[in-house]
Amino acid sequence: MSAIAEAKPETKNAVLLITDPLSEDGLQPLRAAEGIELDICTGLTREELLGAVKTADALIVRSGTQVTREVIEAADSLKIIGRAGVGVDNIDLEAATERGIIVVNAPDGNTNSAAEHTIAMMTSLARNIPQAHRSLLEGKWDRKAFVGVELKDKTLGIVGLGRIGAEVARRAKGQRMNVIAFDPFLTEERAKEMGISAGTFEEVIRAADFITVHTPLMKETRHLLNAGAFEKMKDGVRIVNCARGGIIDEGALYEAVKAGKVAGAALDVMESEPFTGHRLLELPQVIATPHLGASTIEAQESVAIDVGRDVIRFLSGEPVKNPVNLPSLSKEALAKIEPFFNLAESLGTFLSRLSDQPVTEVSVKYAGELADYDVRPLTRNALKGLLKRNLGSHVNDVNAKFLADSFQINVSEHKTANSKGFQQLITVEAKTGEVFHRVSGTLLNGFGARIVKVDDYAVDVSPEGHLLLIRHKDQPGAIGRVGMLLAEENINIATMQVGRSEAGGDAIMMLTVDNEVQPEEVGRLLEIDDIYAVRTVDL
Ligand SMILES: NC(=O)c1ccc[n+]([C@@H]2O[C@H](COP(=O)([O-])OP(=O)(O)OC[C@H]3O[C@@H](n4cnc5c(N)ncnc54)[C@H](O)[C@@H]3O)[C@@H](O)[C@H]2O)c1
Ligand SMILES: O=C(O)CC[C@@H](O)C(=O)O
Repeated sequence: MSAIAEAKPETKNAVLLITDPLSEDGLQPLRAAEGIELDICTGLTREELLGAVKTADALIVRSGTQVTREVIEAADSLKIIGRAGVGVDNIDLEAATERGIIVVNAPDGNTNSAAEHTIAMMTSLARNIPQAHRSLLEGKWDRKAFVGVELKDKTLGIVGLGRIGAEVARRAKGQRMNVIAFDPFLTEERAKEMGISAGTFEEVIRAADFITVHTPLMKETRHLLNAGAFEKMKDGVRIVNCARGGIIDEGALYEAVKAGKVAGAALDVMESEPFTGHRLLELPQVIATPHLGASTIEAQESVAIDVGRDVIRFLSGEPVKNPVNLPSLSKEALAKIEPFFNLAESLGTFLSRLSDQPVTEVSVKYAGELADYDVRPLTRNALKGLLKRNLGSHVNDVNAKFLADSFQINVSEHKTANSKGFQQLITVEAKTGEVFHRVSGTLLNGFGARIVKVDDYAVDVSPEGHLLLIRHKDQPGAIGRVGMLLAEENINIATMQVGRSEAGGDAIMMLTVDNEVQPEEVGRLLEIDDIYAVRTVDL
């Protein structure tokens, strides 16, 4: 099984540390789950967090906890980090991946709430609602100061038309706004279906009366709205950010509001939070909420349940639904490839025993029906098997590719429909020194997994137990001598396969034996005339 299964707690309860407030209803499935011990401690200082995470097997956070490299490295047994929400910019994904820690999020649960909050912020901005409320509280009855603008017939520019951006678009249309959006994945067809226009980033910011951003915060989106972008916007544009602080350059926004270029801004998020005392809050045209986009009873219950379920799935050895640092697969794709997880890993492990030279290239070939699917998880399993020989249990599905890259192993994946008589075939090939070794395997209907080829020799071996691969010269008596020696060592042969290139040429014996073959026994086998190489593989 994959590393996901290996993570199943065996003797002790898995400790799940929760460091941000989660909905009590959402926590119920976790409280009810067997084998999980909850450790809920919110509002921790950095030092307290470093101490608390040390023994945690799983960690769940919202946006309040910064899961930095330091935190990840302080955790001795952490296997999964769950984010109760969408944005994972508070988690050092690189550090988690390096340590083989899977990160999961809850991407759907707060979409509605964030979209509703965006519309509420845009409407409040258009009608000066927070400013008018404050003025009333100050005992004033000032109607002239708070004349607003209508949303109807205004153009809303949406940057990032993912889950939330698309919901905002639907709602804005309900307000009878014209919507234009930019998203690298937005096609003309989809825009047409949604009754909106698609534009480039520049077209969107030039055309809009209101601009709302809904991208993740990444290198590419940091300061997307900067001084240059503000210059291109309409005079009197209004800006909404209910996505992530950092997408807007706050210094540039401050100047643009002061200069009257931007008529107002509604901000739920800022680059550094909490943002009490921020100078943008001193501007009367700026309204703000303290990161409330996802703060509804419904969203909090939903994200807590979703992330909790994924953590339970993971700790029970099942595939997770919303991985962030692994590709997520459809149910159908997962059902198709999951049965091959073990085989791919075994092929990698087998291959790792065929040479003692460092591996510099790995290629994994998928033939037949498998070629129609996203097979990256299988490639990672093959790499895991291959790297385990030197790196031990430190390698798992999450970090296998990262580790291969860091050892400068060139990994490639190939697909072909031609599976040479098998319904599907996986071949893992590795270059070690100047030599290529390859091993192929398949799943036989009803008969389980089989290794069907080793280098150029056809075999039919179940990839389990103790295997012995002997390369020798094809000549009478070779098989008998090996059999005799193993008998003397009290090693029982369960199965034996032989293959040869040509009569009298190079040949291999593949044996499965009942007990592990020790290095001294390998040494004795190598003393037999015309045996060139003996390899043991324990699967
Ligand atoms: N304020 C809150 O409490 C709150 C709540 C939920 C989500 N969020 C934030 O809202 C944002 C959107 O969440 P979502 O669930 O819609 O995410 P999503 O992944 O569904 O959508 C993000 C979209 O941004 C697009 N994108 C990426 N780079 C882009 C670029 N350079 N220009 C334009 N578009 C780009 C992507 O293609 C994708 O369609 C995230 O930053 C998330 O963290 C905030
Ligand atoms: O934890 C929260 O309340 C905020 C969540 C939100 O920012 C998200 O990205 O999902």
